Amino acid sequence: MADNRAKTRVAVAGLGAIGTDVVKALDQGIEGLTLVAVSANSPDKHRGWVAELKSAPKLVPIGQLAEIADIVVECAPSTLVRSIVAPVVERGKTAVVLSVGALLQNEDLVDLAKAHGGQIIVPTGALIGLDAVTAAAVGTIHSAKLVTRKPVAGLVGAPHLVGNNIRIEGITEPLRIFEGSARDAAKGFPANLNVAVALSLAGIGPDRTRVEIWADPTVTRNTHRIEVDSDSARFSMMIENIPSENPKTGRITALSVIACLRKLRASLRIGT
Ligand SMILES: NC(=O)C1=CN([C@@H]2O[C@H](COP(=O)(O)OP(=O)(O)OC[C@H]3O[C@@H](n4cnc5c(N)ncnc54)[C@H](O)[C@@H]3O)[C@@H](O)[C@H]2O)C=CC1
Ligand SMILES: O=C([O-])CC(=O)C(=O)O
Repeated sequence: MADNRAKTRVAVAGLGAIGTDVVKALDQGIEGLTLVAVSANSPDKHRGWVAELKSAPKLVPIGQLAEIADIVVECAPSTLVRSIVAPVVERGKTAVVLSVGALLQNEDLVDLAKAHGGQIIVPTGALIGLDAVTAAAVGTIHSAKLVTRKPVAGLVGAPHLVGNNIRIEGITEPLRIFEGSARDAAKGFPANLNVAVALSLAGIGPDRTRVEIWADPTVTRNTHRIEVDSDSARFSMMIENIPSENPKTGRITALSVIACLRKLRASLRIGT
């Protein structure tokens, strides 16, 4: 029997490490979804390969995405989150947000979504275990902690390092460069610590979630360990992410977005 249900229209904002893989997966086909538009900072750089996609999405400025699509996937620099997400949720549509850290400076976006029947979806991204954290949060979480270790290349240039004159180039031993709340981690490492904010939003919030960050010349992978203690379970989990062509971003991040999109309309849905 033919399936005549309309496909949900998806757009992708930002064609970097994450966006490019998500676009290619959508073009190959995800149940119930169709790719209709993409946005890039330098459209001319991307016109060639985008035109060759089967789905032939429009290449448009981010301001046009909310009109064209039902779901907009934000894979752009964190400074653009507001301009991408606000017009989407204002129309009662869905925004998938990767630059999660920026949600802390734009908390009213959630209220905006609520007022208009829109939705903001944060995929597990580079992290592990948000299914268990959201489940534990239905009960009471006593504590949640993230310990992140990254190679130097995944951290250089972070505002916390620049602002405090912390030099990590050339270190030969692991160096703890930050200890504090997820909120402060997001301010000091806006392009590196989205995972801390995702953990905090799943669990006990950005002020109670504790974060340690290590610049570690002995690791080649972006490594995140979460430790949660709650009235239903105690758990610790670790993920060692192979960096993508963007050393700050683990390869699994794009795969997590693709898995999240597959779940939206899948006939069988596994996990919380
Ligand atoms: N939630 C999570 O677990 C993770 C989140 N992230 C975050 O996701 C976001 C995307 O990450 P990546 O793909 O690795 O970054 P990237 O730097 O590789 O890609 C971002 C792309 O956005 C483009 N862009 C800039 N201005 C634009 C504009 N006005 N219109 C359209 N495109 C524009 C850039 O040219 C670039 O191609 C970042 O904010 C990053 O911090 C990254 C890794 C994990
Ligand atoms: O937290 C992030 O934004 C990215 C990250 O650590 C990773 O990809 O492992």
